[in-house]
Amino acid sequence: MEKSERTQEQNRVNHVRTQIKKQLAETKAQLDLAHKETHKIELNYGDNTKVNVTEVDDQMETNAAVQQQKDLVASAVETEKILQNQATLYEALSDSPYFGRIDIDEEGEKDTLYIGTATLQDEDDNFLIYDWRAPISSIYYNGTLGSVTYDTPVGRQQVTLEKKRQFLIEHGQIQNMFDTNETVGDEILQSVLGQQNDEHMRNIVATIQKEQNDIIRNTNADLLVVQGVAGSGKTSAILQRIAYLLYHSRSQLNADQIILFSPNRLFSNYISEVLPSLGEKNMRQVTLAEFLDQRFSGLAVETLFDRFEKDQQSLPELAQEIRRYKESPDFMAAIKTYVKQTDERSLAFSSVYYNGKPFFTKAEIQAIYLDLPKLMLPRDKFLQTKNTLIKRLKRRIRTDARADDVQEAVSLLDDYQYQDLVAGRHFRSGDEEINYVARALVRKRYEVIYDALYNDYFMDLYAEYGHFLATARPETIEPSVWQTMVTQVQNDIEAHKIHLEDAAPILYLRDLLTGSGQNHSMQYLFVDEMQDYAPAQLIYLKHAFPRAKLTLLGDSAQDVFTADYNPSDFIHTIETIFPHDRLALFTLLKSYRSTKPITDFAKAMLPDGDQIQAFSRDGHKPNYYLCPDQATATQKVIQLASKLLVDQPTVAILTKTEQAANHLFATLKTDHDVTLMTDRDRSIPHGILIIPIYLAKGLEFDAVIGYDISAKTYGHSGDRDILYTLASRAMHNLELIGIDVPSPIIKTLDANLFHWHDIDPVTAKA
Ligand SMILES: Nc1ncnc2c1ncn2[C@@H]1O[C@H](COP(=O)(O)OP(=O)(O)OP(=O)(O)O)[C@@H](O)[C@H]1O
Repeated sequence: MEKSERTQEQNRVNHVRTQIKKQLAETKAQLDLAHKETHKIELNYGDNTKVNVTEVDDQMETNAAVQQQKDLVASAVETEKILQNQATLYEALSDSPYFGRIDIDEEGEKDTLYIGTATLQDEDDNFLIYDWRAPISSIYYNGTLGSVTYDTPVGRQQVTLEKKRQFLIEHGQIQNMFDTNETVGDEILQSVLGQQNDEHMRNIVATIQKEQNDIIRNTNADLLVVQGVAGSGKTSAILQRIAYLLYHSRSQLNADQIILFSPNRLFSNYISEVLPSLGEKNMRQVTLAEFLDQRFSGLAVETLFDRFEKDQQSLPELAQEIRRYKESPDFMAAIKTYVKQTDERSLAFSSVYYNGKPFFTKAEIQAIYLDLPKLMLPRDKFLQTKNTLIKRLKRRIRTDARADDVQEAVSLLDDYQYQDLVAGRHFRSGDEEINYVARALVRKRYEVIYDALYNDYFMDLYAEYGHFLATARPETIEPSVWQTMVTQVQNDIEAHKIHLEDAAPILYLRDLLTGSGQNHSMQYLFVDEMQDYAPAQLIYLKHAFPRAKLTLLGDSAQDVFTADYNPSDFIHTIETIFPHDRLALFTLLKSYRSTKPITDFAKAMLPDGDQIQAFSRDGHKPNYYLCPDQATATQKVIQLASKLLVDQPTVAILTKTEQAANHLFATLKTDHDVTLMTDRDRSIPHGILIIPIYLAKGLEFDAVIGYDISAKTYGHSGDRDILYTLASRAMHNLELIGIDVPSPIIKTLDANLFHWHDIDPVTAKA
């Protein structure tokens, strides 16, 4: 490219930066003013609350004034926040204003557009930068030179794309620029991918690939499913997709109506900066364990991690069969059928107690329920029963309020307590006021009962589940085996424990019986690492967020948790569990995370790994070190980690289980600076880390050392998925350590893909 052209482009960058700086200065001045305003209102707020509160009229006035002040503060704080975000955005733009340029010809009218992370206009409303999500920007990601189309709110438009230019701009200086005919050329991608890992994931808007762009910009599907190989940008694509959806539905959608199920808390933190870097608020994030915990308050729900650790000890064939069944669509369908049949019988109710005595007896509740028309839907019958109980409670409150002891309690209230009860109310007579206070006192007394009714505690959900289980045995399982399982489930519930395989079915049963548990406001539900979700869990999530459009992403080859006993053909499963949804299925086969030698090594472990394409980034071949014993292996691991740490900020030693991680940590911690990561950790520090592989799901590290890749640990064919997941976490370096007998998975790999080293104890010490 000609030098003068580069100079011209740099001049334009300088011009745009001057504009950005000007607008930044204005925003900062406004921010300063807004901050002063907030401070003033807050001071005022304090003064306004010091009003006489003893007279009822004053009290009401004070409440209104306080509310008004609160609203003023909230609105001032909001204005400040918006300005602050804008300032942050301008600062980022000033560093790197844009990354792309397209020259188009629209029916003879030529135009040059520059594309960046946000829109920027000058005083005359000329667009200096187009947001990457603007309709016209899609040409940059999708189009090759020539005639191209793009979708706009008023229909499809056609233009001629005459030039596409990519920029790498840092600190306001063009580092690199290319003209390209490809979607986004490899050269810029090379340099982005070659960088070192950050504590947080970065946005990829400058280098989105065509196949990723299709996922990001899809707005038609009700159910969007992405099967993508490790490192193919699934997580990146959904985060940019969220930013895209927020931009395009600004008036109908806010970030609180989007929920992402993420694999673990480390991951939640790892991705938390992507949306803010694009000027958007983060969506809600939750792990499956957190979601279940919230819904089973007071009970300990087994996590996927706990279960995996236990499975490593023993998982008999029969237990596998029962689990597969309880996690299947058939089992959820059986619950639906069971609930429909409740017209013939009562539900399992529990008495509601007050001060140790039944306030509503089980028999009374049952009688209300059975009195309702048989053909009524179960959830409506339940709701009616609940309403009747609440009405009876209210009646009882009115009666009790007239009792002498309550009247006496009213007369004993001090001024402060009294005012607290009547705050903001106006009464026509003294009697009315006293009656009100008496009822308020009794209402407080019976709060526990109201809570029990409100939270549906008068239904014995677990007894119901027991009844259901008794009807649900599949023919392939012996009655005695099934009965043992049912008893076990009930004993565990007595001990406040719930097995993961029972969690979604119990919630589903509860919701169908009571009509509760659904969130109708959520508009989008994203599930990352969907291969970790059982069909029953996905069915429950769809039920829990009935209006949400679903985006599911996963990789059947990274089935860490169930590969041993469950064939993971999740695309087929998804088609069967959501037969009525408009499905869009995308497959991503190109892997961007790792160097080519690492991807080639990792994919060789998979039976159909050939289809995986490695992005062409050079690097070292992985190494496999076979150590004669554990002592040598621990010496080797620390020797390697320390060496890698010279060039890489983070080295992750990945073990198969938590137990193995604990053990290795205990051996190394006295003499070395190592960090053990657990499922309670929320962020990833630099240095040498020891992590069980399932906690590293979705994450990436500059260097990975796989520990104990031996026959004993990775001996089954199902372990292939775990080893593949482990290897594909590495960006630049991958080292594997075996102990005694090498894993057969490694032994069968083509020797050209890695270097094999037989270590003797002396070498390791050296
Ligand atoms: N178009 C792209 N431009 C730049 N970097 C990219 C692009 N696509 C993916 N990457 C990078 O590749 C790495 C892997 O991406 P990501 O974590 O989104 O993949 P994934 O499919 O979710 O991986 P996994 O299933 O293995 O967890 C990240 O560092 C990401 O930034």
